[in-house]
Amino acid sequence: MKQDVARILFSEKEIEEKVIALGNQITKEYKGKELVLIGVLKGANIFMSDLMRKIDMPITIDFMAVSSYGSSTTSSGVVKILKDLDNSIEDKHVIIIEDIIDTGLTLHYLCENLLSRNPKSLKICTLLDKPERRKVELKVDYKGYDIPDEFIIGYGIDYAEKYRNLPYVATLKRAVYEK
Ligand SMILES: O=P(O)(O)OC[C@H]1O[C@H](OP(=O)(O)OP(=O)(O)O)[C@H](O)[C@@H]1O
Ligand code: HPA
Ligand SMILES: [Mg+2]
Repeated sequence: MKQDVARILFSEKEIEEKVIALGNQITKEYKGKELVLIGVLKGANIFMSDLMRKIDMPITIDFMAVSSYGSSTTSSGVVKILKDLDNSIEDKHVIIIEDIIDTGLTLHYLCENLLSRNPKSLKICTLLDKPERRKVELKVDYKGYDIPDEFIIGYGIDYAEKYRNLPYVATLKRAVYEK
């Protein structure tokens, strides 16, 4: 697994500090409100579970599973819902938790979909953002890092379903996806 890593972008320690800062910010802004975090599976799984433990107030969580990449390194643009929410978000404050925003197509679709369910508010939180790659406009409310246009793996993020369990965020060697 490690031999396929080109470069480590963010270490475990750096990510932990960033997650603490985001958790503090969310706690401050939502204290006293009814907040639901929606994790976008599978990529956001690790970020979500770390972040929720840094939010110091009562919250509820739910998950959606969507897929647009399959086993390719480019988005198909077609977003498929593989698992929907368990509970209603009507009149709740909602933050969507993502691991990475690339073209923005996944979140564009999800925001439209979730807004039609009448939440009290809807915001976006992502650990990583590749702004250069955006195909649709998105307002990102909470962000860990902007990153260059390179293929990312680790900390929940996969290439062909592998590398999600690397504890850091890294770039993938070109040779791996060009072979
Ligand atoms: O901004 P976009 O170009 O839409 O790309 C971002 C999305 O792609 C990845 O998910 P993917 O569809 O690969 O599924 P996964 O989370 O199960 O890995 C990632 O987790 C985001 O959800
Ligand atoms: O850089 C990436 N790596 C893995 N999955 C992704 N989905 C969008 N961008 C990426
Ligand atoms: Mg993926």
